[in-house]
This record gives sequence, C-alpha cells and structure tokens, in this order.
Amino acid sequence: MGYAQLVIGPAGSGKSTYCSELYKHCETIGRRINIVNLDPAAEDFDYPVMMDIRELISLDDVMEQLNLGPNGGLIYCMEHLEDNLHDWLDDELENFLDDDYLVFDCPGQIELFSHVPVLRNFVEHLKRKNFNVCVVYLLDSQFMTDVTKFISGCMASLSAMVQLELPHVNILSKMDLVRDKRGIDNYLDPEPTILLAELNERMAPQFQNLNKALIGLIDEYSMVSFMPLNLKKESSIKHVLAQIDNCIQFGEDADVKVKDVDPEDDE
Ligand SMILES: Nc1nc2c(ncn2[C@@H]2O[C@H](COP(=O)(O)OP(=O)(O)OP(=O)(O)O)[C@@H](O)[C@H]2O)c(=O)[nH]1
Ligand SMILES: [Mg+2]
Repeated sequence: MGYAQLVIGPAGSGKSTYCSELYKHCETIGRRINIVNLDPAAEDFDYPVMMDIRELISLDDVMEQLNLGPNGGLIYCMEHLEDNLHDWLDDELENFLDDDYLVFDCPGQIELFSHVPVLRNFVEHLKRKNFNVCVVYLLDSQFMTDVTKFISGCMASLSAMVQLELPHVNILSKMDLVRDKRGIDNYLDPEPTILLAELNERMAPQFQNLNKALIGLIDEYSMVSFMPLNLKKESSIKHVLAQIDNCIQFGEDADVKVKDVDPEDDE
C-alpha cells in the first residue's frame, strides 16, 4: 500500500511552494516523503525531485518539433505520460517502498482537471498499483476578495472533484499575505444563505435564479470548506497535513502495523 497526494490548482496558486515547504516540514519531523514533478514546464525546484516527468519528455523539444505553443505542448507531454504509464511510471515506482508517501506537483493548466482525461487515468493507474490517493486543491487566498471570485474558485475545484472522484481537500493558500482575516473567514466554511445574499447583491436581478442554483449546487456537494494554510507557520502545515493523512488513511494503517509487531499483543 502506497500513499499519494495529487497537488492541483490554478497556475500560480502555490503548488510547488507547498510541496517544498511540506518537504521541509517532514524533514524536520523526521518523516519520509517523496516529491514528484509532473510539470514538464517547471524549471527550478526547492525540493529534491524524486521522480521527474522531464526525464520522460522535454517540453522544449515538443514545442520545437511539433510546432506547438506552451499549452498545447504541455497537453502533449501529459498525454505522452499517459501513454507511458505502464513502462516509465511503473519503472520509476519500482524505486519506492511499499508504504512510501508520494506528493505529485502538477501543472496548473485548468484543462487537466476539467476535461482532459490524463490525470484521471494517471490516478486510476496509481489506484491499481495500490495507492491511496487524495486531491489537494490549492486556491490562492489573495483572490478571495469577493463572492464572485469565490464561486468561480469553487466551480473549478468542483470540476476537479467530479473529474477525478477522489477524496478531496481544499486549501486556501498564501494565508501569510492575508491582512484582513475576517474577510476570509466568510469563505472558509461559508453559510449558503449569506453567499446567496452577497451574490444577489453583486449581480443584476435577472441572475437570481441562476445564483440560487449555483449556491445550491455547491452546498449539496458539501465541498465549500477550505482549510487556510500559512506556510510560514509550522502549526498550520502540521494541521493541514494531518487532515490530508486522515483522508488517505495514512496514520491508521501505520498504527495497525505497530500493533501487529507489539510483543505484548501476543498474550
Ligand atoms: N507569500 C507567499 N507567496 C507564495 C506562497 N506560495 C507561493 N507563493 C508565491 O506564489 C508564486 C507562485 O508559486 P508556485 O509555488 O510556483 O505556484 P504553482 O501553483 O506551482 O504555479 P504553476 O506551477 O505555475 O502552476 C511564487 O512567486 C511563490 O513565491 C505562500 O504561501 N506565501
Ligand atoms: Mg508549480
């Protein structure tokens, strides 16, 4: 049994920074995690890269040889990854132990978790390899300045939920930059009626039915809860990691194993 976090979210939402701070945190507490780069366009890393899509395919080569732009090139690279799950990925996974913990730093192109099936197939493959996988969806708290942005952030996250069908943890990133914490509180675990009132206030009257339907949808998926993450605070990282571990049953299996070898249990 392996464990994996699939770190996704819009471009610039802080995925790679999250991965590197998580790595540092785990290093401090003596816990082994492995960060995998799935972004063919990434250049610099603050974390040791245990597995790297750039060893499989080069975005620059793809763009040059196939005459593609950066986004088309990226999708091509990701589809190439999909075609190589059984050889490249499986070979790379051989390097890890059975109960290793992997964190996948994904690209930020929204099409990867809205309609392109690559990540879904990638996850299915990991599941077949006996990984417990969870989505860690990052949304930049800097954009949480009004209800319309919040709704669009929720919709993108919801589309990832529907696409990937995985346990899902929503995180509001870059909390160290938030000055008005009260403004953000409304969006951490929001009250649907308050959201609806705000939305109606913001938008022209003809949208009231649509607003109601949107808020109803978000409410019914009961996914509008975001966990704030301040990477400058060790306690915040610890809290978020504990929630994610819980989602993929990380600690639980470990506990069982400890008990299994406990000699006092023999009696
Ligand atoms: N202050 C602050 N800045 C952050 C934080 N996380 C990320 N940033 C900054 O936000 C920018 C984008 O961060 P990345 O970690 O590269 O974001 P990403 O989601 O990996 O971006 P892509 O890979 O391009 O999709 C960088 O300039 C980071 O320094 C944070 O927690 N606090
Ligand atoms: Mg990145």
